[in-house]
Amino acid sequence: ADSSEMENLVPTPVDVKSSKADYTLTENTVIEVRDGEATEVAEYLAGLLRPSTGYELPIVEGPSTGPDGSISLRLASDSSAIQSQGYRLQVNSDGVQIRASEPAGLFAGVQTLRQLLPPAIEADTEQSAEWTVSGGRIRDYPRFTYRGAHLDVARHFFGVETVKQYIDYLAQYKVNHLHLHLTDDQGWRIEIDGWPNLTDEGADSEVGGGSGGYYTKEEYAEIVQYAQSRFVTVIPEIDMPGHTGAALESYAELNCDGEKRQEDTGTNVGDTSLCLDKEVTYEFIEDVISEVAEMTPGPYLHIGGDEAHTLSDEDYNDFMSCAIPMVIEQGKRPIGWHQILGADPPEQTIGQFWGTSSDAPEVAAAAEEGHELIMSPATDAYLDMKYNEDTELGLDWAGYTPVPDAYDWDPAGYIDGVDESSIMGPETALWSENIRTLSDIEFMLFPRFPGVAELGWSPEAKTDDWDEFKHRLAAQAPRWNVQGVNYYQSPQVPWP
Ligand SMILES: CC1=[NH+][C@H]2[C@@H](O1)O[C@H](CO)[C@@H](O)[C@@H]2O
Repeated sequence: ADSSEMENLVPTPVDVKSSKADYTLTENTVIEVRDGEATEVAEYLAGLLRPSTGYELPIVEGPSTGPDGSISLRLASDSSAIQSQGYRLQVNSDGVQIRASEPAGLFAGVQTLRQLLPPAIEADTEQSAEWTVSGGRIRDYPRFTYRGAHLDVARHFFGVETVKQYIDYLAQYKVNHLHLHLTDDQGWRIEIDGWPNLTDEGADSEVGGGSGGYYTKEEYAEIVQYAQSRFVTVIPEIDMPGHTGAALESYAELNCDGEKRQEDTGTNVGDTSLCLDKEVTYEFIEDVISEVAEMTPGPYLHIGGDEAHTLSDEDYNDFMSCAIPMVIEQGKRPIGWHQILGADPPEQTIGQFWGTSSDAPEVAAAAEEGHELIMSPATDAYLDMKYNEDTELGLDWAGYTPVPDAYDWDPAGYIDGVDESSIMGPETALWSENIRTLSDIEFMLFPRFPGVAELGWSPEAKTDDWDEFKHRLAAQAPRWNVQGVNYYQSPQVPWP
């Protein structure tokens, strides 16, 4: 195979040594596991390779490498040798070996193996190709343990199948957290038993007046399970006290004037808030937080906190001093958009930075006090920003984000005075004011998303050169073509 496959990986690994010892899969190739734990990843790998190769690729308990070699997945016994979420991958003429200290590392190695095979591997029907894996060895592990991608399912609702495809794109580029923005002015998208009107009334529309929708608890569980099988942690966001129009439309008592709010199919922000003077408001958020926590196995719960413009800082801070302890009581770590840090919350509260300037002294001060940050600067990581003035889809309040800009930043260096130790990692955001379909999602995500995924995974020293990266990014296109991804063919990328 063209050894450039080893040189073209996205995210680029810590250490790559290509060689001429390629391995070619045949119908006799087996997938070999030694530990029960590796079987789940083996099944996933088989699911990737069987359709396009047409090979049986049986999963066998090793040690057994059939006559034509094997793809061997193994959890290293001396797990200390391989960093968390990391892996070692070796390709030689008798097969492929992937080693890791935990299943998540094997899964990351499988995503790399995927890119060492010809693009036709992505087809879901049998292709006649030579299934040759580039020879060499790779040592790899992530710079940040947290790599996230946000999806706004409130402005426009996206069903379970679309969310699963979104999760598959995250996995393909080693992103391991999915932040679902479940509630806003235009829709409430998650069933809450104690407050049924939230979805009976608050879910039946969306921006532009479409039919909206919501996830039943079973559907949410299906999303969580699917994400877990791709080593992706789901982070639900219930935005409060602002961006609560759908709740205010569903329950009159949540409004200070006792009147239900009108259904909102527009895109204004900042003009709604729960009624902080009413006891029922705190009963409401407590019920919601506990039900959402109960259906979320991951360690985080996001309570938004952005753009509560109708409230004074003091009222906002008082609200947060009630809401945040409720999240902690449920055994979850609270996350909020970075304004939440102004409420001087408990130290374990995480701020998600969505600013547009490196000059953010209050965020830097909060980091100094021990708060961790998720980095989503709107100038670089907001993939709802248009590429340029000709882009139909998306918004432009933070300016345009052409492909190079989504790559040309550093999650640890963005905010002046913040140390890398305070940064959990980058997270892309995709707000859906005018993003309606999976095809729209793909157009905004690709080709910018893989670049941010690389910033989260690869060593800093290997992610500071757009002129080097753009060639590796371009080399991903043949895979996207086979996958049918509707990507923006930016003139700034040297497509093959
Ligand atoms: C955290 C945050 N609050 C606002 C802001 O980001 O911009 C988004 C559009 O880019 C918008 O949808 C969202 O409601």
